[in-house]
Amino acid sequence: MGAAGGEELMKMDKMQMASAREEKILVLVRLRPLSDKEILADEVADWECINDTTILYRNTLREGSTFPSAYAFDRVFRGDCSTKQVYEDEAKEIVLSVVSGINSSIFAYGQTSSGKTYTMTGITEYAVKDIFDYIHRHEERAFVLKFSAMEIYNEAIRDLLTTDNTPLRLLDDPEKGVIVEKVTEETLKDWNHLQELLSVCEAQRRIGETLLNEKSSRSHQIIRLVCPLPCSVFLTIESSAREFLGKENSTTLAASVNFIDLAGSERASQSLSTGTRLKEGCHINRSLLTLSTVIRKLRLVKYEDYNNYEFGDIMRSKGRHGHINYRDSKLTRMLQPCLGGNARTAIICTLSPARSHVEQTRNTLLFACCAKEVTTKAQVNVVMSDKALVKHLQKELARLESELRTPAPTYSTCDYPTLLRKKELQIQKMEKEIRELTKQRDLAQFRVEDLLRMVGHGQDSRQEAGSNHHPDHQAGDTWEDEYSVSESSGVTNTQHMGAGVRKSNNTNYYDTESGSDDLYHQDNIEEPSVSDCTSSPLSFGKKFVKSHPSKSLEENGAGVAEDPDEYCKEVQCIEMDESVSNGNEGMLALTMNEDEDVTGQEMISNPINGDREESQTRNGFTYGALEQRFNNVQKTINSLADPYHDPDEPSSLSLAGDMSSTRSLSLTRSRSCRANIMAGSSSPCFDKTEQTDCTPPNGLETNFPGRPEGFQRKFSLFNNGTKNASLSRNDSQSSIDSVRTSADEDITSIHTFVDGLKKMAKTQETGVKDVGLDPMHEAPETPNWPLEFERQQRAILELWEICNVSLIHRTYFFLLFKGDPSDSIYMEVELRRLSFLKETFSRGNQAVEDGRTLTFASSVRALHRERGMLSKLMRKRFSEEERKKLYERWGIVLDSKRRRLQLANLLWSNAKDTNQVTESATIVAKLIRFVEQGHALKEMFGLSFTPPPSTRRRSLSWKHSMASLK
Ligand SMILES: Nc1ncnc2c1ncn2[C@@H]1O[C@H](COP(=O)(O)OP(=O)(O)OP(=O)(O)O)[C@@H](O)[C@H]1O
Repeated sequence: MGAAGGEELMKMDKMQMASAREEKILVLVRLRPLSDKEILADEVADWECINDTTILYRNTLREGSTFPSAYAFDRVFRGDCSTKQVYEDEAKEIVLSVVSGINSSIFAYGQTSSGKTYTMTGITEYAVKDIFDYIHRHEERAFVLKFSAMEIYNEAIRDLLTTDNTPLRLLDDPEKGVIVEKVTEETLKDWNHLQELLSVCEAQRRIGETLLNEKSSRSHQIIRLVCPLPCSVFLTIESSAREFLGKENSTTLAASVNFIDLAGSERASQSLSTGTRLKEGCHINRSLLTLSTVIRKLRLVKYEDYNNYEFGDIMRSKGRHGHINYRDSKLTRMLQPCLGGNARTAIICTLSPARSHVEQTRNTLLFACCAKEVTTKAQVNVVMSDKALVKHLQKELARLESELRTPAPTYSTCDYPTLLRKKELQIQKMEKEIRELTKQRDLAQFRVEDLLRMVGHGQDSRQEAGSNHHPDHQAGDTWEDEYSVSESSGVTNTQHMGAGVRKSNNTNYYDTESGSDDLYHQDNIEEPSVSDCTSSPLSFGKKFVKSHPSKSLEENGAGVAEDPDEYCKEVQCIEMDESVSNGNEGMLALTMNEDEDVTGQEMISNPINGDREESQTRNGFTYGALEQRFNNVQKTINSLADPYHDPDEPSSLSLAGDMSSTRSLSLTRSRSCRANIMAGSSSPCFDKTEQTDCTPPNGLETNFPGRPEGFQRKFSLFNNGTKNASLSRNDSQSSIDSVRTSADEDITSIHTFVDGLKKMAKTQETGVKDVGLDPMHEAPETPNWPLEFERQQRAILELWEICNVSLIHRTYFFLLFKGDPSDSIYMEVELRRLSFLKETFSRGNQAVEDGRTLTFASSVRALHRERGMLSKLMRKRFSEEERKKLYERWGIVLDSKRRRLQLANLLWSNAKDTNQVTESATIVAKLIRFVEQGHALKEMFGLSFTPPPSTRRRSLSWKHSMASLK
């Protein structure tokens, strides 16, 4: 049986349990009338049914008897009651339980000739008739009625439907209980068929009686006493259980109804027999005695008690109330289910009213009284019949055989819709997984990028700078290489520019460098033609507007020709982008728009996404946007160096119209930018510069504070500032061609410096919660700071010379830090790194940065290249006339070398060429970038950045300052 079958059985069990109900055995008493013989013998009827449930003994002669005179039962029937009434009123309901799958039994118990056979014959016939009627009324159900008849004689079971007198054996079946082995089961066709079978049974009984009489000599009555041996008629009804379990189930109901005509219950002593007759009487009484004992004990046993017995155990074991001796007789063994088991049982006790039978009648009533206390628990027997089981197994077998014949391919060929549906579900599931994994991957990627960007931003700059200081670089290395790398640190179109420069004539650099002093070239040599200048990327004016504004930085970089001047073109393209949208004013507006937060309000509106967005904009800041802003500032500042920029054009930028105006136009150092570009006479720094001629303002000599160990690595980059006697800040003849290279290289220095800031901020993070974007407000105040600032400035200036720090870095620093209290941290960082650099070089050691070794010599070379590059660029890009304009704008009188030197000294402590002035624009751009980068780094430190109070002021200040240069 398959799983389905098991499930069905479980379902059946549930149904059985649900339908099981306890009820007591139905005890009926039937009092027959006096027979003709008894009437003739003047028998008196002492028993009378006074109502439907009570029978009364009316023998006044037996007064004083200890026996009760009245007995009550479920139902009592007077002598004039027909068997039909007995059946219809009480037995029928019990009998017909079989059609519902409930076992039932009808007993006839009484003394000899009390009417047992008379009653049971009628009950059986009526029952069978009603069963057939029920079957006919329920043609939707399939019924099978089987009839069998047995006789128990001398504890031998005989089949009454066969002439074979071989005793039948009783077998214990785990499921069905006790079964009679090899008993004949005739399928009952109809009521007439029943009559035929009953006739056969009667004939067999008579044959037995005849044989018995022959064996036991004459006594017919004895035969009668013997003959009515326990004879059971088993009527088994099987029906489909579809109405219970559904049409798809083939499980059937199986139940049986037993019509039991017991032998005469008179005592064996009354059988008068000896020998064989005595033996018969003993067996008869044994069966009835056992039945009586079982009934008597069962009435004392709660159903729960004996119901817990297993079928075999209940006959062997002694329960709480004693042993139930079912096995003491074949009768009780066979009738066990009917006696306190799974059956509805009715016992019809037949009585003879004759006074002469009063003792047997009382015994019968006593038995009846015991029986009425016995409880049974009938339930619907839903079982799978053999036929149903066979059908089920056959069906299962066919299915398995079919699978064997048609293995796997059948599935794909026979059930395409199912297969397709299954595959679609799989696809959907996989797509869902892919989406989820993609989402997780993107999220992880964003986080990694964000982390790298936050942690490695400054590191990237160092790495880029590091490539600029590769140890392989010798004195003869092209400045273009240096330049390109340095530009890559942040200036747009770096790579391209580098490539373009690389194709340029390197000898120019060396020639220029050998010229050593562009001051003399500057006024005399005008290399680039005007036309060249107009096509020059650095040229201002309408040329810029013609460029495509939509070009991205990368596009520009990729599209620029490999010309040495492409760098300028690229820068100009960027400027053009701004010019197209905003004109020249737009250049400022892009970076200095007062309505725009320089620190990146636009960044907020242009988040990346996901966690990246969250991390980068959590303080209203993104680094990508910051880079863009750097570039924008760079472009803006570059525009300041455009000699072709029409000073009269309202939107154009000019630094100054003349020297006087220059002095009057000062880029007042805002607190945020700390840039006071080209301060005029009003600037104390400028004034001081003028006074000291070649000494940077505030260039006081002083000692420097000790450096933290944590800055050692960072400051190694500043080896690019090499010791070079010709580059003394007092040496006005130093080569300015190297300035540009130095400036570019110094981008990395600035990055290194910023790294130092990071370190510093980290170390101070516990003590200084927020250095802020406006350190003026947020940096801790140092007592007597102005004096301390001057002291530090002097120390720094001295160290710059000692360490050959690049010109651009010096300019950056000079322009950035003017003595605000918030500058203290930067000053300290610079001092520490320079002191470290100095110590390193003084020991002859090499500084290592990003795995790249820097020596003192390499620093000198780098500085030399820096100046040479600057000189070269100036000569190539600006004609004399252009330079004149530029100088005029910047307040430099061409014929006034002193002025130029003053300005140069203002920008670089040791440079005095006008090219340096031009270059200052780039420096300023980088300065701005540096400032911005400083903000970024501060942001990365986790210090508060919401919103920077000085941002707007700084923007305004920058805008006003830059506008003042017009
Ligand atoms: N209720 C009755 N109404 C009329 N006659 C009856 C009734 N009961 C029994 N008889 C008659 O009594 C006689 C004896 O009945 P029956 O053979 O059924 O007794 P019994 O109990 O089967 O006896 P035994 O135990 O010897 O078989 C029969 O002739 C029967 O017709």
